[in-house]
Amino acid sequence: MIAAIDLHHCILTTSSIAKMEQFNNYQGSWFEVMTSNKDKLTLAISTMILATFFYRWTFSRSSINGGPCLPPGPRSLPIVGYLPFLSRDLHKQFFNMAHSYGPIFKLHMGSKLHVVINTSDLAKVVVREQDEIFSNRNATIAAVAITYGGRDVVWSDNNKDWRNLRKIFVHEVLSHKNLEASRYFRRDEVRKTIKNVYSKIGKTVDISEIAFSTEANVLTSMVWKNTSDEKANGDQIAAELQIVVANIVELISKPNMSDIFPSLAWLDLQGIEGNMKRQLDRLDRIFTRIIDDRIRSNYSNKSNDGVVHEGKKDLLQTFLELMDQKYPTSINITQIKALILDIMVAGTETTTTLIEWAMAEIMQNHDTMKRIQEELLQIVGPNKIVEESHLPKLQYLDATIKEIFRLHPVLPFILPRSPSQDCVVDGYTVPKGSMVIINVWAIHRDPRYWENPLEFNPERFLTNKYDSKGSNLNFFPFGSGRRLCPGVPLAEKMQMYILASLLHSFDWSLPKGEDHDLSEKFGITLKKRKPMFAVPSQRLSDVELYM
Ligand code: HEM
Repeated sequence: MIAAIDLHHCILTTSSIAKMEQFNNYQGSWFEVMTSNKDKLTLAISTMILATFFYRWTFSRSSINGGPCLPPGPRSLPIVGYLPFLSRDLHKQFFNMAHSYGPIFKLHMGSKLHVVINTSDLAKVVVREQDEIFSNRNATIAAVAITYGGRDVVWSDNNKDWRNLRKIFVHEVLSHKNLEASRYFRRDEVRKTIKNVYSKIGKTVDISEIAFSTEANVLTSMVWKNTSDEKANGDQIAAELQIVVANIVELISKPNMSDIFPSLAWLDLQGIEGNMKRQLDRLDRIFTRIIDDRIRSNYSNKSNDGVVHEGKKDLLQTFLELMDQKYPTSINITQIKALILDIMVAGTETTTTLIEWAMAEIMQNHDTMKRIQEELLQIVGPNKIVEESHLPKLQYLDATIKEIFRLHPVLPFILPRSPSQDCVVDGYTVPKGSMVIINVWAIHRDPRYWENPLEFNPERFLTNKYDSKGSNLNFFPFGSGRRLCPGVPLAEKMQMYILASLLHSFDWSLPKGEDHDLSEKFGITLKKRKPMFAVPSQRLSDVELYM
C-alpha cells in the first residue's frame, strides 16, 4: 500500500495536477490494478523503476545513433509516461493532439514508446513506401497468449511462417473459387436469419446478436461443414465457440499493465494473460476434437468426408491436405488451429460491429433508408428475397456501407505496426520496436480530404470510386499494403448480404421510448456505446418468403 501511495504522490507532486481531471477509465483501470494487488506491488515497483529508467534513457535522447530526432510529443511523467492523461476516447484525443504536435507525434505509455500517424500522406509512407519495414505487429501479451504464441496470421511478425500462412489465407481460405463454392452455406444461414427475425416481428431484436450468429454460423460451415458428429454436436460447438470468441475480444481490448510495463509482465497483475490461456484451453479442446474426428473419418472412409459435393471441400479438409506438403508450404496442426481461430475472431467481431453501426445510421437517416429500400425493390423485386447475385447491382447500398466505414471505421487504429529497424518518417526517427498507431478514424474525418466530413452523405461514394483495399489512403478501413485485411472479399459479401436481407424483408423502428444514438465506445474495435435494438415488421406480402 505504501508503495502505491508513493506512486500516487509522485504523480500528484508534478506540475501537471490540473490535467489530473482528465483521468478516466483508462487511468482508472491502471490505478485500480496498482492498488488492488498490494502483495505483488512492492516487488513490482523496483523492477519497474529500473526497467523504465533504462528504457526511457534509450528512447529519450533527441536522436538515435546520430540520426534525426524523435517526433515531437507531450511531456510525460516518470514511470507512467503519458498514461494518466489519456482519455477514454483515445481516437478523439489523438485527433486533437495532432493539432498541437503535428501529423506525427510520440508519447510514452508506461515504458513503451508509441508513434501516432495522423495524415494520409504519412500513412502512405508507413504502409506503402516502407511497408516491408513496418510490417511487424508488436503483439500484445493477450494476443500472443491466445494465438499459440503469435503463430497465426493476424499477430505474427513478418517472417517466413507468416508469409506462408498469409498465402494460404488468400489463395485457399478466401480464394474466388472457394468463396463461390461456399455460397450455399451463406444462403442457408441468411435464410435462417430471416426466418428467425420473422418469428420476432413486433418484438425488440438485438441487431448485434443477429449479425454475430449469422456470421459465426457461415464461418463454422465454411471451416468444418462435413464433420461427422456435426449434426449431433454442431450447434453445441458453435454456441461454445461464440462464447469463447466474445471473451477473447473483451480480453484483447482491455488495457494491460503487462504491455505498458513489460518488466511486470511476469506478475500478470490483471490476470489477463492467465484468463486468455484458459480461453485457449477451451478453444483448443474444441479444435482438437473436430480435427481428430476428421482425421479418423478420413482414414476410415477416404472418399466421403470433407467433400460437400463433388469437388467442394470444406476448409478443414484443405488444411489437412496442406499438412502433407513440404516445408515451407506445409502447415502443422498448431497452425491449422491458429488459422481457424483467426477466421472465427477476425471474421465475426468486425462484421457484427459494422452491421450495428449501419442499422443505427440508416434508421436515423430516413432518406437513406428510403433510397436503399427503393433500390432493393427495383433490383430484387417485391416477390423475392435477396440472393448473392443481386449484391453487385446494389450501388446505393454499397455507397452507404462505405460512408458508414468512413465515419465509424471498425478498427479505428487499424492494427498496430512496428518497424523492424530504426527508420525515418517525415524527417523524424521512428525507432525499431516502437508501436506505430495509424489513426484512420482521424484521417476519415479530416476536412482536407473530405467535404463536410461530419455529415453522413453516402452520395460522396457514388461519385468518388474508393475501393476497400486501401488504394487511396484517404479511405482504408481494411488497412493497406502487405498486411491489408485478407478477409475483404468475404467481409464485403457478408455485410452487404446481411444488410440487404434485413432491409428488404423487414421495415424497422426503434423500440418505444428509445432515441437514436450514435455514441462510440473505443477499443480495438470501435463499437456503439449502447447496443442497437430495433423492432422488425413484415415488409414482403408473401409469407412463404420468410419460411
Ligand atoms: C468489417 C469487416 C472487417 C474489417 C473492417 C477488417 C479490418 C481489418 C484491418 C484494419 C486489418 C489490419 C490491416 C493492416 O494492418 O493494414 C485486418 C487484418 C486481418 N483481417 Fe480483417 N477485417 C474485416 C473482416 C475480416 C474477415 C471476414 C476475415 C476473415 C475471415 C478477416 C481476417 C483478417 C486477417 C487474417 C487479418 C490479418 C492480416 C495480416 O496481418 O497479414 N478480416 N482486418
